[in-house]
Amino acid sequence: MSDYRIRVLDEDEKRAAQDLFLGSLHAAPVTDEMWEYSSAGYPAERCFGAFREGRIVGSAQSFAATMAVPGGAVLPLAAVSRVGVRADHTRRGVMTELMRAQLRELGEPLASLHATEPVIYGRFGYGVACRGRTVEVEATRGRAVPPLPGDGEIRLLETDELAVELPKIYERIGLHRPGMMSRPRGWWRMVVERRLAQKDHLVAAVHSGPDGDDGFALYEATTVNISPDQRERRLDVHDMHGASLGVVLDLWRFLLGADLVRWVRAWGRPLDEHVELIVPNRGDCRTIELTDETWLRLVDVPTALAARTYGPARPVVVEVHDRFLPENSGRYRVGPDGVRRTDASADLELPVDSLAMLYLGDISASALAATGRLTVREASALTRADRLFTTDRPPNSGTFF
Ligand SMILES: CC(=O)SCCNC(=O)CCNC(=O)[C@H](O)C(C)(C)COP(=O)(O)OP(=O)(O)OC[C@H]1O[C@@H](n2cnc3c(N)ncnc32)[C@H](O)[C@@H]1OP(=O)(O)O
Repeated sequence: MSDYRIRVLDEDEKRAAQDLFLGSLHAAPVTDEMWEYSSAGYPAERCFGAFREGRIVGSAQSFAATMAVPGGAVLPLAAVSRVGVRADHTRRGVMTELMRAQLRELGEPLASLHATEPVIYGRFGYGVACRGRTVEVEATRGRAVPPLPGDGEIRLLETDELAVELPKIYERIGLHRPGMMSRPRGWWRMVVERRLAQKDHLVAAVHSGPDGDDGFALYEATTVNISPDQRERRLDVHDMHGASLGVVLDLWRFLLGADLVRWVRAWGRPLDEHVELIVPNRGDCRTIELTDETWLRLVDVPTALAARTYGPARPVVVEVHDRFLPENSGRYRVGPDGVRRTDASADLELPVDSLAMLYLGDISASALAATGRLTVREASALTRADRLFTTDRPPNSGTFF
């Protein structure tokens, strides 16, 4: 690794870094047209490059966002992506040094990413903190769909309204679930405006309740060949959020009632979004896949632990081990009255990647113990930890980056 220099990129080096990342994914370099959109999201001062003999051979980028944690607080977040090392420079520690620079220098207490492969990020202290399910539902096509239960109404946006209205509605909905994150302007440009520029036929349905717009579904029709002479239409839902579960289920009802559609499919849906309970036959709803959604890194463990709330139980002393950022290592007394460092003996011990799995409420302390990811020093502490770390709703990010 000694031949490599890690530093922040200059603005005019960003495109080479993007091409390098795309190349690491075996994809073609970015076109001029797409660069106009994909350059927007990742500011140069947050992009790290690894250089050898003056040439970029690796990069790791991020944008600044915020994430909701249990109890409703919102913490600064580094949304990490575009991690890639040129194929002729892999496995000699380049990514490790990029990760180190990124986690040390950015300053946010949380970092999050979507992983191409699950084996990569645990060593840097990331753990899977949100999961989602891919759901496919047979459309009801004229069969009785229970009507919208509330006062809600649904309208379709004009295409030229999408990039303006959806960010406003997303902001209005707010970060009401652990794991939800803010979306800077650049995110909308990279994701929605870019697709519109590609002439993808995106359609947005907006739900309005008594207080105004409170949810949306962004979707696209696709044709599925089910045999050489039979084709069916499916609606693919790319993005769907609502101020409440009821609003999202109303959006599902709307999509399922669409004419000329055989299925509706959505990715990364929260685990408590029980679509099977609103269709006439629950067998029409299939979970195709349960996926790891976002990986989380508690970069500043004391700040992160102190920011969330805890359920009613006597405190536990948790010893955290963090090899990559050793200043986080130590014992923390965690209770409903807050969190502080302590010299008391540990009830439970776990590595920082396991803490990330526990933190937003996706996995219980008992499950971590049963799978060997948490060591129990004081048996009665495990039930207390389950109560302390439990959350009302399963975490979900709902934002791909
Ligand atoms: C958030 C995102 O952007 S996800 C996208 C990630 N990027 C990709 O998948 C693109 C293709 N892959 C790559 O560009 C590179 O292989 C990277 C970025 C995954 C890894 O870069 P490298 O510089 O090779 O990683 P580095 O040498 O620092 O490896 C550190 C450790 O991780 C291990 N490792 C790295 N990548 C992998 C992998 N894909 N599978 C298994 N182990 C891996 C290494 O073996 C090494 O292990 P060790 O510490 O026990 O020796």
